[in-house]
Amino acid sequence: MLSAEGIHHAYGRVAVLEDVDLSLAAGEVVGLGGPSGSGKSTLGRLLAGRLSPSAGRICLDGAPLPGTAPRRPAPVQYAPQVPELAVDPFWTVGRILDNGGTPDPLALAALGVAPAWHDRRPVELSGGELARVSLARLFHPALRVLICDEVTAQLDALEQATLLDRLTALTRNRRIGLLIISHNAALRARYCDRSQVLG
Ligand SMILES: Nc1ncnc2c1ncn2[C@@H]1O[C@H](COP(=O)(O)OP(=O)(O)OP(=O)(O)O)[C@@H](O)[C@H]1O
Repeated sequence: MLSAEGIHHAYGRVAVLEDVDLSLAAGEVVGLGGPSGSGKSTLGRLLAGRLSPSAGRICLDGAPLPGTAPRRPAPVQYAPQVPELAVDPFWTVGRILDNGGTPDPLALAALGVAPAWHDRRPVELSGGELARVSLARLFHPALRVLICDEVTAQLDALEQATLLDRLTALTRNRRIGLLIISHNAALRARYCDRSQVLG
C-alpha cells in the first residue's frame, strides 16, 4: 500500500537519510526505531508528504502521494509527539474534531473520546485525553495510513498501554496501516508486527 524506495534526505548539506526503504501494508502495524537524530521524524514527515525527499520515490498504491488540498483530508496523516503543536489552543474539542471533515463517531468511541469533552479547550484535558483527541481527529473516511511519532512518549505507562491498545485495534479493524515511531524497543515489540531501525 505505502512504499518508500531509495529515500535520501538532506537538510542543506547535511544528509539525514540515505537509501532508506520502508513499506506498510493495509492493516499492518510497523515500528520505526533508531537513536535520537537518526531521522525517524524526518522519514515520518516524508511519508506523509509534509516534506519532499532529496531523492527516492514514495507511493500509495503504486502512485505518487496525492498533493494536499484545502479541506480535503489527506490519506496519509502524521501525528506529532506533542499534541499541543497539532491543535489550536483556543479551539474547543468539538471544533478540533470537526476540522477537515465530520469526525467518525465509531473512531471517537474506539479511542475513548468522551462527548463531555466537546466544549472544553485543550488545556482543560489531561495529556492522555488530548492525545486521544488529536489522533481521533485524523480518522476520516479516506484515511489509509497513520504515522504516529512518539505520540505516547509523554504519557504514563497505563495511559500509554490504553491508548496503544485502542489505537492498534482500531487501525487493524479498519485496515489502516499504522507506523509507530518510537525509540522504545519493548513498546515496538509489543504492538508492532515488525520493526525497522534507522541509524
Ligand atoms: N528542519 C530542519 N532543518 C535542519 N535540520 C533538521 C531539521 N529537522 C531535523 N533536522 C536535523 O535532522 C536530524 C534528524 O532529525 P529527526 O528529528 O528526523 O530525528 P529523530 O530520529 O526523529 O530524533 P528524535 O528521536 O530525537 O526525535 C537531526 O540532526 C536534526 O537536528
